[in-house]
Amino acid sequence: MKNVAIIGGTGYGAIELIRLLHTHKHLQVKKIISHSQFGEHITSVYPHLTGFVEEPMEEFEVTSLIEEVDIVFFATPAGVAKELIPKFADSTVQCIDLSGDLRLHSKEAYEKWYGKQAAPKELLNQAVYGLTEIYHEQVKGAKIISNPGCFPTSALLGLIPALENKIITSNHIVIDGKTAVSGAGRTPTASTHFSDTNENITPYKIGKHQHIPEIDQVLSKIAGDAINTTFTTHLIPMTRGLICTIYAELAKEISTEAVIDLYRTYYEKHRFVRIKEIGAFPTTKDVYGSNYCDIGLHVDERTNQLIIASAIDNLVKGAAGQAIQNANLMNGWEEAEGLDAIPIFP
Ligand SMILES: NC(=O)C1=CN([C@@H]2O[C@H](COP(=O)(O)OP(=O)(O)OC[C@H]3O[C@@H](n4cnc5c(N)ncnc54)[C@H](OP(=O)(O)O)[C@@H]3O)[C@@H](O)[C@H]2O)C=CC1
Ligand SMILES: CC(=O)N[C@@H](CCC(=O)OP(=O)(O)O)C(=O)O
Repeated sequence: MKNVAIIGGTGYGAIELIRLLHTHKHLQVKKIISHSQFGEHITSVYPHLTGFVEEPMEEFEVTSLIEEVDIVFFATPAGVAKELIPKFADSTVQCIDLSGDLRLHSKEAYEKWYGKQAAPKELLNQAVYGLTEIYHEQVKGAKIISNPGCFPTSALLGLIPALENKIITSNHIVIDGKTAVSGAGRTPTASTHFSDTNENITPYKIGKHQHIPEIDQVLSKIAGDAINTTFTTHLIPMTRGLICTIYAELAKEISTEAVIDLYRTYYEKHRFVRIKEIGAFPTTKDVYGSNYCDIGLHVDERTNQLIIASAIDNLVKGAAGQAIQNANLMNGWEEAEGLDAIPIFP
């Protein structure tokens, strides 16, 4: 068994890691680190964990972490992991960051979109972008993983097969994203208050979402050309789930059947991406509580657009699940270890 520490103990990402790691064959949660509630037991915040966690939460202390754990998951807000990961530089500890700290190659881009000082260039260069299905081989050899954002996971898995195979142009890609409220984390705000979100759909961060440069960075690299997508986000009254509906100009005449075949071939070795049959589209409930990304496709001959719908659970494939998937690959274990659960339905 390898030992895990989770930083950001009282957050949603942390408790999703605890839930998923509970059945993992090779990993056990040894330390839960909380900067605000160290010394307390996590069940004082989350009673549903009663009986599953023994030790109280601890304060961050790098020496004991290096001595006692093999993998550290950072489930912390942007700005934290970039300060803490360098402390593990001289150790063998593997670091997996769920925040956006190490996702953007350009320091200027991070500073612009996150409004914080960027990580040092050496750290950015060391981190492997853990969009597992796409960067499988790079993840296997990584020591530091930058786990993708939830929207980029859904949008990129939906777009990359078509872009890489030149079925679509890079002209004007529109990504219309919708997310559940747990995407905003545990701390309530005025805009995540029940009476604001219930029976309401709210566009937010229009033109300034931090996932815009992340999506554009990956697509531009794949296309070999600068891509500027239009990406919008909407908060919807659900606890979990995220879906992107994507519109992209077709580069050639092609049928929906042929696009579906191409996507199925592209992802044939990747069981967590499921391509819907013709005429079928994913819903967020199809993937609820699971590490799946379900994708539906339609060639709209009338407008010459490929329409892609890509659904994930923001806390699983969008965060903790993909982080564990990456840990599995980094350690040579079965990729689905700890992630084998059937989605929860209804
Ligand atoms: N929620 C989601 O769907 C997704 C989240 N992410 C990213 O994953 C990370 C964690 O998200 P999530 O768990 O939802 O967020 P939460 O806000 O629920 O939890 C983050 C936790 O980090 C800790 N924390 C807060 N501020 C600091 C600080 N200054 N220094 C150290 N620790 C701090 C707190 O725990 P404590 O006080 O116990 O230390 C807090 O509960 C974020 O970067 C988020 O953007 C990525 C994809 C999806
Ligand atoms: C509802 C809501 O606010 N969702 C968050 C989800 C993104 C996130 O978790 O941030 P990272 O970039 O660190 O992955 C958002 O749209 O900003």
